[in-house]
Amino acid sequence: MAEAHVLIFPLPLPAHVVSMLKLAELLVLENLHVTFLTTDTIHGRLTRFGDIQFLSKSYPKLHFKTISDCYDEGDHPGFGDRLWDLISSTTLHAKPFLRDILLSHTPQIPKLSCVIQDGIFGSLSADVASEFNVSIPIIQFRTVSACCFWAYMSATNLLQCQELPIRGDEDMDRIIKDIPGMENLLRCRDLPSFFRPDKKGNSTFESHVDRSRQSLAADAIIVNSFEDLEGPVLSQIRHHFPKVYTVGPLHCHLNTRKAESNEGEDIPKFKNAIFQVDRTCMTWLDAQPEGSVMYVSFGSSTIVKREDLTEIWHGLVNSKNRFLWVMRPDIVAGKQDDDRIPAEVEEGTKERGFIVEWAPQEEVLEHKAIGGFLTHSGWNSTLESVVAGVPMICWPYFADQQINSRFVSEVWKVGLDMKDVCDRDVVEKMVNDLMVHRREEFLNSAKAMATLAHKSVSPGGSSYSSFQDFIHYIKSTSRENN
Ligand SMILES: O=c1ccn([C@@H]2O[C@H](COP(=O)(O)OP(=O)(O)O[C@H]3O[C@H](CO)[C@@H](O)[C@H](O)[C@H]3O)[C@@H](O)[C@H]2O)c(=O)[nH]1
Repeated sequence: MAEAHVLIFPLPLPAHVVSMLKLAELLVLENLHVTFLTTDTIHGRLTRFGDIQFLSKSYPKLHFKTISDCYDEGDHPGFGDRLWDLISSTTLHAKPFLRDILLSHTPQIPKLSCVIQDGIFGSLSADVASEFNVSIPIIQFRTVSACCFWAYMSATNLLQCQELPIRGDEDMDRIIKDIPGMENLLRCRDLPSFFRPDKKGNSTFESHVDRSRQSLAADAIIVNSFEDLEGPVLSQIRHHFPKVYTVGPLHCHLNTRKAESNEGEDIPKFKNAIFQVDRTCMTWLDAQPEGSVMYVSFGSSTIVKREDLTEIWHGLVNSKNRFLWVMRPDIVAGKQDDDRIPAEVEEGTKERGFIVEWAPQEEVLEHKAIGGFLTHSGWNSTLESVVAGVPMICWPYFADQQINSRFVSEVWKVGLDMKDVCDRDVVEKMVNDLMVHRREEFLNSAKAMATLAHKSVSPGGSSYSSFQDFIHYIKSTSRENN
């Protein structure tokens, strides 16, 4: 019988690569061959800061392949304006690779059974397959929440009902009525940020909506979420796709599989890191009282204004709570070598704070000293907080973060949403509400959601079963193709 072989192809940005690498690990644990395609820059970082050699050695069926990118590491584009540059340049370099892998196979690695492509590449793999007359399932992986994906999918309808577009002088508290599954839940400000015009009145809204429309041609969709978290939205998405596999939270799914495996002790937990991890914060956390520390991190690519950073800093210090803050060297917009702690917050920071450039976040969130997470509401951070049962304060920056933070506060009720506000008094009040005054309320709902997350990836759980269905689907298509 032919062995299954899957190509996994993420957008070469840290959060996308790391979550799709978790899917790759889950697949090789099922004894599938996986080719993981990324760019030289990302591969270089995974080699330097992660443990990619160890990963390759431990999983002989996991093969890493790279394509070139036209960026120096320091010039690598993140999100914002340059997201579409990154997508275009990666598309250009990926096409010849896709053609070769679709048309050829070596005796050591079986013929490709399917492609799992980051949804942000739209119809890229399908177009290459059709150009070379190759019939193969193309599966799209969505790295964002189901609620964000569904908002993109609903955009055409919202335009028809004249609920969109959002204009420059819009009342951002206007309620959006017509998204099935989330009627009257969202205000304009809760829609994904790409729905908003920028200061010049431009928006990349059409491009994102277009990519979601192109997903409709996919043979299947994989979502990093679980039924108890996003069930009503997932039901809506299922009306539009032949197959929707909800296999998340992926990091929890992977950790659970490794722990349950008979060979558990032989399967190490990999770092998969793209930045230099500073573990000194774990020792600092060990010395803090239970539930006393606010963890602050804005993900891998958020750039904040110096004024906003200062407001958050004052708010944290004034709240008198302990805090652990991830301050990436590139976090501040237009930073001019000003690494000093502002004088007014210096004493409070030294007394109760700890700052690192990059933390082992999954582990930090599971640490008993952590009582809350001030986050930008990136989807991986949100899921990691949900799994750890840690309540959140959300300060969304862009993309899916605006809608994720609305769900955190209004649907799952596991935190507070600071959206579009950055004021030291608000930060102070929210931190104290979350950590002190309403602690029990938030902790109870966060712990209840964490239990559901763990249940979903355990045998019989919804994500566990969906993943098994997915494996069955891949294996059956690889038989048909040979
Ligand atoms: O010190 C740190 C800080 C972060 N992380 C990890 O970095 C990842 C960050 O991912 P995410 O929370 O999704 O944020 P971004 O890096 O900003 O992710 C981008 O990609 C996501 C997936 O598409 C989107 O949800 C976000 O909005 C988008 O900004 C998480 O796994 C964190 O555990 C660390 O390991 N250490």
